[in-house]
Amino acid sequence: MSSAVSQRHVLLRTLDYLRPYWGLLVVSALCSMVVGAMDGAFAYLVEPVLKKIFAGKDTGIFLLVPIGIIALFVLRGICRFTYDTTIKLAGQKAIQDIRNDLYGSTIRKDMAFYNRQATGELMSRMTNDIGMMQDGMANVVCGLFRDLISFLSLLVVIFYRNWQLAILCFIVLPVTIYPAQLIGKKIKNAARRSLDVMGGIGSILQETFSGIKVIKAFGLETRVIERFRTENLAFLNQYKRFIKYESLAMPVSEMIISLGIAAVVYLGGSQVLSGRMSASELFSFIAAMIMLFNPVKKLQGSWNVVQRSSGGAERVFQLMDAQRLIVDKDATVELARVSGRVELHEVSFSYGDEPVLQNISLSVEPGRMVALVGPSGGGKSTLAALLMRFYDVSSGAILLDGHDLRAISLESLNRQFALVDQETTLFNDTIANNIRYGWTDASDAEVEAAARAAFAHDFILELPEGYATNIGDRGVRLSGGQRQRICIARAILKNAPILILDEATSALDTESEKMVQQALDNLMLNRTTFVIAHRLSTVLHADTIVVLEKGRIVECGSHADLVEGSGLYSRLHALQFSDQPVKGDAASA
Ligand SMILES: Nc1ncnc2c1ncn2[C@@H]1O[C@H](COP(=O)(O)OP(=O)(O)OP(=O)(O)O)[C@@H](O)[C@H]1O
Repeated sequence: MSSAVSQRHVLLRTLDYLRPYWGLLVVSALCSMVVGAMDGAFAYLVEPVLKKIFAGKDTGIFLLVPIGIIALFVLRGICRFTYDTTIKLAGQKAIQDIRNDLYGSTIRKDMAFYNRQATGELMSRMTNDIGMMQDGMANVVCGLFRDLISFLSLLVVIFYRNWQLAILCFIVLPVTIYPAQLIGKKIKNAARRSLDVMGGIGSILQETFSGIKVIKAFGLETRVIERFRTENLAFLNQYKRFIKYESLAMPVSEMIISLGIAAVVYLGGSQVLSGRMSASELFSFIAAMIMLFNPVKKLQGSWNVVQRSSGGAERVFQLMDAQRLIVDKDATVELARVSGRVELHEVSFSYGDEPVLQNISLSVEPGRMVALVGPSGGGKSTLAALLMRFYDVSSGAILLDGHDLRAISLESLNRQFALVDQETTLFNDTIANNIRYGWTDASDAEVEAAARAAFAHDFILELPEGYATNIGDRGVRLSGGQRQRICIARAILKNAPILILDEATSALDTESEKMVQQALDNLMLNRTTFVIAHRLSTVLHADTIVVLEKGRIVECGSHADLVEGSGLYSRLHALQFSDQPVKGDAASA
């Protein structure tokens, strides 16, 4: 797509968001017509007023003029107020819709997308880029109607007064357009680049605020401040270009316009001196012409703002349109609750070029517990991610109750899984609502029952407002074990037939681990469960233990079978259950 086409496409797409608010636009357009037409009326009236008062000595009109001026300005004021409020409201509503669409489409993107995008960059697009679009929407849509109408009405006046001089003005106008276009393009590029840098600043903010503990623990404050300063300076440098081009636009067009004014004053003056035009006509012409350049300048200014905001709009729509690889396209199966039979047939997968899983075949009966163990980087979490269809397999197939995952609608697939991992993601909301994230319609009694089963009820009651206590940003007021039990309650409430526990107890001390393990035992009842664990003690009673190494299943069986053998599992077991110091990769299993 050429840049002109893409620019037009971005503009039309932005304006399309205004369509639902056409009622407000019509009111605003009508009022702006009145305001714009009045500019022409004022310029036109200069001539008769001057002639009647000064040449004709008409005292009646002398008294009427001030009253007329006040009346016209009151009318103009009312129209302008209505025009401004309605158009700004329409623009704001459209921006709100764009923001909703952007958030909606971003949150639905698949995990592969989130692997590529820094969180801070995404946040920056939601705020800064849309903010820039908002400027454009307010400025352009607001100014466009009024300035166009004002321009047209003044045009009529200058042509009516003296068409030869009017043509002269028109020779000057196109001359101003070329530099305006050139500067507009520079502004757009500078805006895009400064938004890119702002995205980088967003990333730093997100990383450093969410990793503040590590920064403090390692005393990295000076280093991150330095990194922030560097990025912030890069932003300033980009922004300087932007300031330069934007500030250049007006003086350049004014200088060119002054040529037109000088020519008109010279030629018009000589026509007055030679008696071919009256002085009042020339005044009326000059008034209209000076007033005419005002909307022209404003339209040019609006053009620059369009350029700037289309830099933001391009990035916003680019994000909105980013392709999802995981889609419902071929989904024909709408699953009710599955029994929980999971089969993997020759599954291979890679994130990029390197294979991460190779030829994995596995069959799990409903209600069974499968442990995934093995050295770090062996592919355990990746396998769990494939089960939930965070990614599609590169080859082979995963079946759930006999259905290929790719044939199942994403929503119904999602209902079959509950995930508890070590991240214990909690939201800035009440305890009850955090548990309800698993099932938003749950009653208070159901929330409490889930909390009891997760061994969370007692500590929740000790909190200042019980279930209504707001746990604060990222659950900082709760211990690791307490947070984990809330996540387990959430999973219990979701009541999904398949459960994935990814290192759910690894971050806990022995005391909390015991409690959380009891909660997990409740959660695992009658569900097919996949447990990823480094500590083998937590998976001894699994029905099947799958040992993954370098993306392949190297062993598979019960603890009793595997521990007797001489394979990787028995070596890992010996390492973990002996007093020997733990070394190397295998030790992390
Ligand atoms: N999002 C990703 N993008 C690219 N490569 C990835 C991604 N996630 C994991 N990998 C790579 O895939 C391989 C398997 O990683 P995975 O996290 O599945 O292993 P794991 O067995 O769960 O490891 P650990 O026990 O350390 O959690 C590793 O080499 C890892 O670097």
